[in-house]
Amino acid sequence: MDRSVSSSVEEGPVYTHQTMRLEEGMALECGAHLAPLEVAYCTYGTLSASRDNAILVCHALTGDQYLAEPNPLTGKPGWWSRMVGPGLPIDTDRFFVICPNVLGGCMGSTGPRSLCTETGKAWDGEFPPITMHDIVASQVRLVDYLGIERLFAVVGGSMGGMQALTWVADHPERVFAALPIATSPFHSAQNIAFNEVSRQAIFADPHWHDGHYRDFGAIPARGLGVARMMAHITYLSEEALSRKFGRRVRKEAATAIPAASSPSLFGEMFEVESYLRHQGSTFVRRFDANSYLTITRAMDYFDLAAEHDGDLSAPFGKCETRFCVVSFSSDWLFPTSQSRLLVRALNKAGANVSFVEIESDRGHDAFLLDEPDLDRTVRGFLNGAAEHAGLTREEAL
Ligand SMILES: CC(=O)SCCNC(=O)CCNC(=O)[C@H](O)C(C)(C)COP(=O)(O)OP(=O)(O)OC[C@H]1O[C@@H](n2cnc3c(N)ncnc32)[C@H](O)[C@@H]1OP(=O)(O)O
Ligand SMILES: N[C@@H](CCO)C(=O)O
Repeated sequence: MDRSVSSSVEEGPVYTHQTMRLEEGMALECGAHLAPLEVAYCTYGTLSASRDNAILVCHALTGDQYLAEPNPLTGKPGWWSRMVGPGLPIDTDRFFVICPNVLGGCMGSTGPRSLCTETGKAWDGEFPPITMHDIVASQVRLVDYLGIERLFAVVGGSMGGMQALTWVADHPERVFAALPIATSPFHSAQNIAFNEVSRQAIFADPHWHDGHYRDFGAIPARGLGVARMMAHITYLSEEALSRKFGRRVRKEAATAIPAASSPSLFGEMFEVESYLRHQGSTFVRRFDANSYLTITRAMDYFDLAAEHDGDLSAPFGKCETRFCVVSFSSDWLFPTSQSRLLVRALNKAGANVSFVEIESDRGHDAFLLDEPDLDRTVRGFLNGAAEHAGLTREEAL
């Protein structure tokens, strides 16, 4: 195994993550074998001598390993830098935090842009289908490699929460505490439907080339941008959009209806349109279309109960993991009802579970925003679990 700190300085951003490379690779659920396997990751804090203070933070659909430090690609702060750091709810003075880029991603872990050793070319559109179990299996390799037997906690929002649940389902003895946030034990028909619209937008782009766009020196930017615009609406709420933009129109125009003298229907733009275009175009600069397809499909496949004849409590039957399930009242993508379903199943399984629905009108992406109730919940749960685990502050320092 090779542990390298990437530092590409020829051009573009300088990455500060580390990479685990496993030459023998790993088998996927679909039967394909990926070799080598690379997992790019960042860490924060210090692993205790007894290696018992590690928290794995799993990112969502388009997140990455740059959790609490500036993202070299975008120049923006890490996506949870308000949550993870010294003295913050996930306190790096106390915990050792690991954040890997998911399998199938485009920030350094094995994914469609990686080289397929059989063909000597990048996988691109031929990358095999992966599941949440595969994503977790790649993280298990990383955790093994770091010499950690049991994770103190696995934490994640949205698809990160799906990974947290999969960790407990697949390796109950290796997770002391789990904090699934704004997530669900299955991807709903509505969410699969949204993903499908996103995917069709990509397929409809003339630069798509059946996933081999890089051979043509192109990217399906329009399709990927539209995919993100549509998906981004689902991450917000009507209240959030109204508050941010209302019906405001860009520039001086008082109305969005073009004046008689204006020949164009689209001479002016609502602020919300401008915002979505911005979200679409910035996304295209940081994300790969094949990764988007691969990961959205992995989310669609996710259904823990279906793997157990419809019994959602079954995967948690043997676990001693402590859970804190968190939802947001205005999240219509991963609604509270789905968290309740999970909590009921965990109770049926006899698991130790607490549940918090946080009042917020900011929709699904509330978990990424400044939500003091979320901070209090995360801090309280982790510190309480640390006491039960016998994890002392001194030990972790
Ligand atoms: C979950 C993970 O694991 S990581 C992945 C998470 N990251 C993302 O999803 C990135 C894209 N998502 C977002 O930006 C999300 O809205 C959030 C939740 C992360 C941030 O939310 P907020 O802080 O409320 O930012 P907001 O949604 O207002 O967007 C701000 C951006 O829109 C731009 N913007 C705001 N209004 C307008 C407008 N009328 N026209 C054009 N652009 C606009 C801002 O300039 C800013 O641009 P920048 O991000 O390039 O600096
Ligand atoms: N906006 C976040 C959460 C989506 O679930 C992302 O793009 O990953």
